[in-house]
Amino acid sequence: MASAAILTLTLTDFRSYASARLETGGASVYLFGANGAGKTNLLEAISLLSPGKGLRGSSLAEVGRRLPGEATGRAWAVAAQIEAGEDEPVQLGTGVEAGGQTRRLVRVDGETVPPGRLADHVRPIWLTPAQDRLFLEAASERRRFFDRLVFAGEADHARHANVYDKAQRERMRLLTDAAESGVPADTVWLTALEARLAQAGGLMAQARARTLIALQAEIDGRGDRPFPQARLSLTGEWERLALAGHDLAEIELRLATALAAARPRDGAAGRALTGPHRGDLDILHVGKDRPAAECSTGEQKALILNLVLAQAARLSRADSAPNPIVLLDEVAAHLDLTRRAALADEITALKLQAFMTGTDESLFDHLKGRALGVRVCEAGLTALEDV
Ligand SMILES: Nc1ncnc2c1ncn2[C@@H]1O[C@H](COP(=O)(O)OP(=O)(O)OP(=O)(O)O)[C@@H](O)[C@H]1O
Repeated sequence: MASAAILTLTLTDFRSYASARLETGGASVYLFGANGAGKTNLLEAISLLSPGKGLRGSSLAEVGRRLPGEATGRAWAVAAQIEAGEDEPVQLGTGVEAGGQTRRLVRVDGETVPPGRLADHVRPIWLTPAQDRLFLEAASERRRFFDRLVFAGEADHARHANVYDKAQRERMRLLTDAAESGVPADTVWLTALEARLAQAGGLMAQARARTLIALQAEIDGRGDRPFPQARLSLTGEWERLALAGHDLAEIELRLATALAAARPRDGAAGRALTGPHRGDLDILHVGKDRPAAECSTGEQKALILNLVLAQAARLSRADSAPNPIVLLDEVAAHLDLTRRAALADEITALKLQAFMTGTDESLFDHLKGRALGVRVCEAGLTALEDV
C-alpha cells in the first residue's frame, strides 16, 4: 500500500457548508480564510473518512448543517475519491440519511460497509489547537493522541480498543450492580469478560509498545531538523511489560489475574483501576532535558508536530499501511519562519498529502507552487489559479 491522497472531496450539508467541492489532484492543500470561515470544518470532514468521531470528537448529530433556529442538524454527507496507485480511484462516502441520526453510513465504492473498513483506504493523523493543552490535560487525552498515531500504522488497534471498552463497560456494570445490591456478580460471566479484556488489552499494549519503539527510532534518526527532539515513554504497567519484551500470552495472563483480583476494589470505586486504559505517555524535550509540560506553548507544539511528522515519515515508507493524510489545523501560525519553511520542505519531501489551515495566506508562502492554495469564505472554496 502506498498513496492514499484525496483527489476530490465533496461536502453536503456538513457544518457550515451547504455544498462544496474541492479537487486537489492529489496535492497537499493549504486553506486560508477569516475566523469562522469553515477551515476546520473541512478538516473535520476529512477526519470522518476514518472510523470514529473525527477530530472534534463531536456527536454525529452535531455535524449536520443547522441554520439559526433549527433544532436538529440536517442529513449530511462527505464523499471523497481516493487515489489507489495504478487502480481506479476508490470512492468513499459517509453520512446520515436523516437529520439527528447518530450512527453513520459508510460506503466504499457504493457498497455499504462497517466504518472500520475506511481504514483500508485513509488514515488521517491530526494536530489541532485542542492539542495545545495536551500536556495540561488528563492522561486520557495523551493516550487518545498516541492511539491515533498507533492506529495510523495498525488499524486493528482501534478494533481492539473498541472490544476492550465494551467488555470493560459490561464488567463494570456487573461489579457496580453487585456492590450496590450486595448480591455477588456472576463469576463465570466476569471471568469471560476479563479474558476478553486481557486479550484485547494485551494486544493494545503491544501495539503501543511497537509504535513507541519505531517512532523513537524514527525521531532519533531524523536528527538535524529545526524541530525539537523528543524522548517518549509509556508509563502504563501493561505497556511497560510489552516494552520489556513479555509475550502476549504472559501479558494476557497477568492482566486477567490482576482484573480478577481487583473486582471488589473496582466495584467499590465504580471504575476499573488497572488496565491499558490507565497508562500515560511521557514526552521529554531532549535539548532542554525538561518534560514537555514545562516547555513553552510553541516548544510543545513543535514537539508534537515532530511526533506527527515522524510517524507520517515512517508510514510513508511502510508497505503495510496506506500513506497517512496529515491534517494540521492552525499549526503554521505557531511556528517561527525557520520552522514554517522546514515544515513545508518536510511535507514536500515526504510526498504525503497534508491539509493545513491558517487565517493568512502569507503563512503558506513556503508552500507556494508546491501545494494547492484554497481561499475559504462564506461563499465557499476557491482554489488559487497559480498552483
Ligand atoms: N452544524 C453546523 N451548522 C452550521 N454551521 C455550523 C455548524 N457547526 C459549526 N458551524 C459554523 O461553522 C463556523 C466555524 O467553522 P470553522 O471552525 O471551520 O472555522 P475556521 O475557519 O476554522 O475558523 P478559525 O480560524 O476561527 O478557527 C462557525 O461559524 C460555526 O457557527
